[in-house]
Amino acid sequence: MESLVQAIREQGVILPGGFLKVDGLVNHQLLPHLTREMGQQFAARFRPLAPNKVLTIEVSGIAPAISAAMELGVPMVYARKKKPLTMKEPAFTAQSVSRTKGGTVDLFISSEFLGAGDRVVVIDDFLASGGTLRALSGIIAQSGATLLGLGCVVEKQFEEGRAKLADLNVPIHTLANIVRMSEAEGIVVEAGR
Ligand SMILES: O=P(O)(O)OC[C@H]1O[C@H](OP(=O)(O)OP(=O)(O)O)[C@H](O)[C@@H]1O
Ligand SMILES: O=c1[nH]c(=O)c2nc[nH]c2[nH]1
Repeated sequence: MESLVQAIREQGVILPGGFLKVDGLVNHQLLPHLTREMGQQFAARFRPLAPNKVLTIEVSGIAPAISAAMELGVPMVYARKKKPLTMKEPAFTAQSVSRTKGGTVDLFISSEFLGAGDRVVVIDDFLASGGTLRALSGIIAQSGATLLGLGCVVEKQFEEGRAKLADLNVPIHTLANIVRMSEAEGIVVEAGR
């Protein structure tokens, strides 16, 4: 997605520890035209698989996921990181590591909104180590739903998450790919794959 690659080149900031700050377009401020195009791009890739649900995880996955769900005309469900009292039992759960806040987090999705018969595409903001998508795939397996594909806005190729998720045997689509980044070279970013 050329507009996203351009925006990352203009606004991306390299932080210590291999983190990329794109708060101005993905993780804090959201830009309507870019977010809409993300949804269109994901929808074009996943529509042939006929999903009936888009799944994501709070908080930064919500914007690209709802954008894709609006294009596909299906509901979007997000995993919550704290179980609210409104959530009906049983809930499906898994653990993941919060990369930007540290620590382990529990993820919860109610059995009201995910179950056998659902055909699910997962959308998130970052594909780094793949741990978060792995956790969500565990929740999908618990529910009996079918995982059709994974989509992320930004892939950090150098964390090798794509390879680690290969055993899931589903297509993985990303919109921008960070090949590498360093103070010397800057952010080497290309179109997603
Ligand atoms: O592939 P991984 O190594 O799992 O990294 C990707 C995950 O890390 C971030 O979550 P985080 O909880 O840090 O941030 P958020 O609250 O902004 O969604 C991001 O939103 C992805 O969900
Ligand atoms: O804003 C972010 N920048 C990153 O580099 C990253 N990796 C995982 N999750 C991330 N979120």
